[in-house]
Amino acid sequence: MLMGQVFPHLRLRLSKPAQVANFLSQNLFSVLASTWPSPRNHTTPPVSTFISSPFWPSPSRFMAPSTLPRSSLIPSPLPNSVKELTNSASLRSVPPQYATRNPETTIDIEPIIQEEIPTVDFSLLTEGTPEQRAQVVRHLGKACEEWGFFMVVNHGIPESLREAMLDSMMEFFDQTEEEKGEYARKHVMNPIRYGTSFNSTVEDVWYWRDYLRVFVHPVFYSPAKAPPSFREISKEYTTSTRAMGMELLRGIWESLGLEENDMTKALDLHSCYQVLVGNIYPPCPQPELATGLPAHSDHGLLTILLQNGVNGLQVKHRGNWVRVEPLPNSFLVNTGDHLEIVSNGRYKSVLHRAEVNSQSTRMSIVTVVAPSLDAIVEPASQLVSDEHPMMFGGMRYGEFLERLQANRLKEKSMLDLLRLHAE
Ligand SMILES: O=C(O)CCC(=O)C(=O)O
Ligand SMILES: [Fe+2]
Repeated sequence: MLMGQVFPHLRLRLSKPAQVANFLSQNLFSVLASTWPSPRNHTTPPVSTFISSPFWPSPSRFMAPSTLPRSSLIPSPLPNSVKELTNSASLRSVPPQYATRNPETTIDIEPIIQEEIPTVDFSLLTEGTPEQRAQVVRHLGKACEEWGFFMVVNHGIPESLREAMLDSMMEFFDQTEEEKGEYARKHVMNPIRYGTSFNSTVEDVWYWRDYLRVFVHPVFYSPAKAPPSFREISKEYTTSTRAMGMELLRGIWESLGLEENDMTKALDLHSCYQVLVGNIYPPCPQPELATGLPAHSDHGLLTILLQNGVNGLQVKHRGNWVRVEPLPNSFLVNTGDHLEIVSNGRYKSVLHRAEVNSQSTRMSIVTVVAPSLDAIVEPASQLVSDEHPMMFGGMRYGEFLERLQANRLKEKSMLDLLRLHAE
């Protein structure tokens, strides 16, 4: 391919081959991003054309050592993470590999609005009078039914523990790529996994997000390559958030008219699966071109989220995207696919997404409380009737999780596979 065809404007300013090579080696990210529209723009060559270009290594070549001869026209391999990419000096544009959006073609047709999100006073669930508890249970049920999303206040988890968890997670990400690489490119069900995007091995274009995923229950794991306090802090943090999640579930079962003992047994909640996920979204030079995480639902029963004071989460509510601005000291909680299954579609898992910004690194710490990996989950029989037919087929939770993680993240695609009737 001729240089002038790919970079027509270069002909005007750079004439000598050596100048062109030098310019490209220094500015390749900016040139590709600004000259080549996003791979999602169907008026441009498809992704396969991009990644077979001699100017840009394919993701699979990036995952394995490159066998191509190096020249000054071939950029060094793509970074292992967004953090590594943004640490490199003078990144002024989003490389095509991370350009998930083209603002000219992807006009957001769904408005983004500000709306008050329900708040649940946790202390009234555990220490309130029977009347107060009954009222909170009703409110919790309404929040699950109408929003699938709420803020929990007065939860009793010390601010110092939340801060320590955020600091420890940031220290994990601050390690070298070699240290973190110990957990990279692992099978999706590996108990400790580090990476970029959601599933970079199957995605053509990547999300502006790095993550660490650690299984913490029923068996507790912790990365050995981490700050020394990570183990102790994550153990305490996940134990307290699991207890909070279980108490919320107790209230949710009550709001659905289900017996706690039946649910604990059906979902084998003593061996519940819990995962701790750290997400970082470094500052992005062109936030309008990148996505932190696309619209998706979470797989478990409940997701409990803490962030580092930088906003970016949006939830879908009645067809609009709502920007989430959590109250100080609160936890954000959302309903997952398995609550939708168990409740036979009454409490739907909520769609949410993460946006990025150009100013500061955003970090979120997510913990998901879910059925046991071996539980076969189906709608609670008490919620199935002639009027409310069975909405979902059953599946072993571990299988659902593995299939979800092995594919691309897209709205509620995994749950939709189990749906027996259109909504
Ligand atoms: O970072 C966020 O706010 C959202 C993270 C998220 O949705 C997830 O990890 O599933
Ligand atoms: Fe999520």
